[in-house]
Amino acid sequence: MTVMSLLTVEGLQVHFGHEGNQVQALYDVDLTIEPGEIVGLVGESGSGKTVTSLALMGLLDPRSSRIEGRAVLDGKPLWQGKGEKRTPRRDLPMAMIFQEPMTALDPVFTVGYQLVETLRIRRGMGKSEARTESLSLLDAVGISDPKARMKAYPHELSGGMRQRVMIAIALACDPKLLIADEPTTAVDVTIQAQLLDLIKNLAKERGMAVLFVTHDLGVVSETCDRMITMYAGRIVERGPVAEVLASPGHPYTAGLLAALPSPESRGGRLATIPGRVPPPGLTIPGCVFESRCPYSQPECSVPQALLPLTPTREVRCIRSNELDFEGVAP
Ligand SMILES: Nc1ncnc2c1ncn2[C@@H]1O[C@H](COP(=O)(O)OP(=O)(O)OP(=O)(O)O)[C@@H](O)[C@H]1O
Repeated sequence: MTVMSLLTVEGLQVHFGHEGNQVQALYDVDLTIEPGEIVGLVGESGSGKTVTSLALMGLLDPRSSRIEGRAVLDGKPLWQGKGEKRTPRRDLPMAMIFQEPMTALDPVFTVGYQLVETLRIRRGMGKSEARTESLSLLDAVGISDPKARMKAYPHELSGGMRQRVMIAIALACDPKLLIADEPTTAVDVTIQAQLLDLIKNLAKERGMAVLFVTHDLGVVSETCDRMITMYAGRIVERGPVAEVLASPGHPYTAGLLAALPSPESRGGRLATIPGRVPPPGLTIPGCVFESRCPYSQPECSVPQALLPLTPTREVRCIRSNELDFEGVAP
């Protein structure tokens, strides 16, 4: 018997713009997420992480974007209809949290109103049941005195508290999959550590899977079970976090890892990967990382496939077997 993954995505492609002036932002992205698993989606700015998460959430405008491929959550397709008629399903057990909580919170309504409404719409609860559940959700995300906080407007809360409220609203949808797009990037390190712990614990307690979008490998190492590295709209490496970080298989993952601040480098200059992510739409005949790769050879000028490196790891680099990158201990 094959056990079905919670999320299966096959051949996801996203184009922006209109006929004659289209750019491709995602190329054949395949991924699966198992129930309760925390998967990190990593890469520099512009690598396609946000487009992937917005496509999955059905938040890309069908008038200016074209999606191809198949995505199924809990046995149901993520979107219906084709072309401009594409609509996301609203009844799926998934929710998203963002870097900026005010993206998700409405400034003119109290925290309590927003929670209660979400529970009524998404879970069909009556007013009093929704109120009780709202209090328990605020408690679950570590907000003290939930009764008083129900009456607060978002601007009356601290940044960290707003993040917690946004997480409570996401949980109100009872998600089996939470998409977290850089939720801790804009907060200081203490709050970041608290929020990462909270997300990890909630995932564990609820058996909720998380797709954790971040450019920060430190966050991935703290939080995720598995990681997927994206570059120029393609997956270039994936595997268990401990394995990938101990010995990265793709020169790009190795470059991101070398750019990670270590206790020794703190205060000093950080290593960076020279060059930048190619703009979407640029036709790249060979390996997408070739122009920035210090290890490129003539054989890299042909397209590279995502191939197994170990039984649990896949890498899009023809040289991954011969290269030996320095990793970090988990
Ligand atoms: N609506 C859009 N129209 C045209 N191009 C877009 C649109 N949204 C994203 N892109 C392009 O798609 C590429 C991938 O962007 P994406 O936001 O997914 O990157 P990212 O890895 O999430 O980076 P960041 O961390 O900065 O959000 C970028 O080059 C971006 O300019």
